[in-house]
Amino acid sequence: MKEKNPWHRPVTIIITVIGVIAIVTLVTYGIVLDAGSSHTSLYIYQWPAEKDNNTGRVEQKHHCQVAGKGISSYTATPYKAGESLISCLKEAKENIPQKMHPETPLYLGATAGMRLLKLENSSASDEVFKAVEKTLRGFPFSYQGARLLAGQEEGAFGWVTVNYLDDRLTQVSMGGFKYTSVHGNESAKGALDLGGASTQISFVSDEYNGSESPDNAVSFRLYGYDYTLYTHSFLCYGKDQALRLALSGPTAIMDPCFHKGYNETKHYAAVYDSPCVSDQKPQIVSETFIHLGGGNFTQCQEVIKSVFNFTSCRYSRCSFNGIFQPPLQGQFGAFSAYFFVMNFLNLTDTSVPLKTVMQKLSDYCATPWTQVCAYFKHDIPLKYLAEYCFSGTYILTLMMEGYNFTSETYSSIKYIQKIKNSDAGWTLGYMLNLTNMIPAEAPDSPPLTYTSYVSVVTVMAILLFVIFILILYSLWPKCNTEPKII
Ligand SMILES: Nc1ccn([C@@H]2O[C@H](COP(=O)(O)OP(=O)(O)OP(=O)(O)O)[C@@H](O)[C@H]2O)c(=O)n1
Repeated sequence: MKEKNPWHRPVTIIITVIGVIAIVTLVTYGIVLDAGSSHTSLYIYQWPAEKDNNTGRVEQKHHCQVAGKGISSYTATPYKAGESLISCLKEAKENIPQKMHPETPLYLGATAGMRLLKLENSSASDEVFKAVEKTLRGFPFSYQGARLLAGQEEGAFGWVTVNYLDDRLTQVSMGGFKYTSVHGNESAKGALDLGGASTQISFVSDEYNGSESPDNAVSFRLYGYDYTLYTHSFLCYGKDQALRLALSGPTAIMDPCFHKGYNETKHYAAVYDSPCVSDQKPQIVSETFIHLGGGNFTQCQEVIKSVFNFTSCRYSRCSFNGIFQPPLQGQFGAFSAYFFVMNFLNLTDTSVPLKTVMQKLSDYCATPWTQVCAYFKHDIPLKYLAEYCFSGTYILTLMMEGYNFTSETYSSIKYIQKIKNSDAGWTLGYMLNLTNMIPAEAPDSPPLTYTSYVSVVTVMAILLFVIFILILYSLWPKCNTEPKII
């Protein structure tokens, strides 16, 4: 029998362990919780840790959806807001190597649900934040704070995420020359974000330098290029709050935005217990009303138009509610509820003429509720299902009437959920900013993706292994030489 080389096993084990440790320890992680109005999501990001200048490519490693509603719904029992996060944080512990936990930054950003709660009841919002903070501090990560994001930040970081993932920001210098074919205003993509309680529009325009309506300007210097971004967040114009606005009008009972045959008894509180509509609460004796569907797209459009105010504008041009907006420019990525809704309606293809899109939506709205239920009720929660006619109509009305897209410019919008496996949303841009991952000046080399980084480290480990074996091999005959008997 051939004798096994006694060196093989220990050498292989040592090399493997060194290789694995090298790969694992040279990856950095970050966690961001998006505490939205309708729900909370946890995202884990990872990037190569080897670079001195922090230019490694950040990628989404894991996503966990917190069960239940958003943290702003726990005002009666704030501790439950904290408890709701535990299972996703446990998942995060499992998805990040234990030795990296203490140096993994953990952020929580709350958006429009908490903005509304703060307006309504500031001490209740403080209690929710305290409970959430207590839970987050109980985990072994590097807790960096739980805070309320301003609408402008939400818009701007969503824009950063989309452009970063799309490689639209990088300007790589090669041998002293700047490779500038893709950067700056010409290539930047606008971001349209539709949440439950607010909606954001962010883009760069050659006609906007921040002098008109400076509140809408956010300036960045990224990879050696200056951007002045136009951004606005409309509180109460996320799709759940917009539905309340639409329902609070005189058409509350026979609602053209719900399918014919839809018939639900609802509490007035479900419409009016929000600062977006509380001043419109009617003087009624009854606690409930019957919500009846009419299934009429054209009438639904009219109801939705009535939630926008187009009458006053003190600037050179406005979107709605007297808010300045420069002329639209370039491509746009529309994400969050824009994608959920249009994807359900099978209307994400914006190369289809707008007229056809509207006709299809009109046909869907006219479909009787019994038929919609029979077809989808096993796959889609009934609450979502009931609202897609409204939501689709709201999206098109917001874009066309509110933001001034036209049937020609509609095709510049792309409905997106993910870009290169990372979700579109504000969280990645937020973390990139707080960890200084986007340098102000252009790096000398292009950012390395996590996958290519692991490949480089693996190839280097294999090379080292081969060199090590060659050295051993060259020494081998000497060790094996039989003592010569003279
Ligand atoms: N399959 C799905 C999933 C979600 N939604 C809707 O999409 C919205 C949630 O979008 P999201 O960006 O997650 O909003 P939040 O972060 O909760 O809200 P906000 O940013 O306004 O705080 C909600 O209205 C929800 O009803 C949907 O219509 N279909």
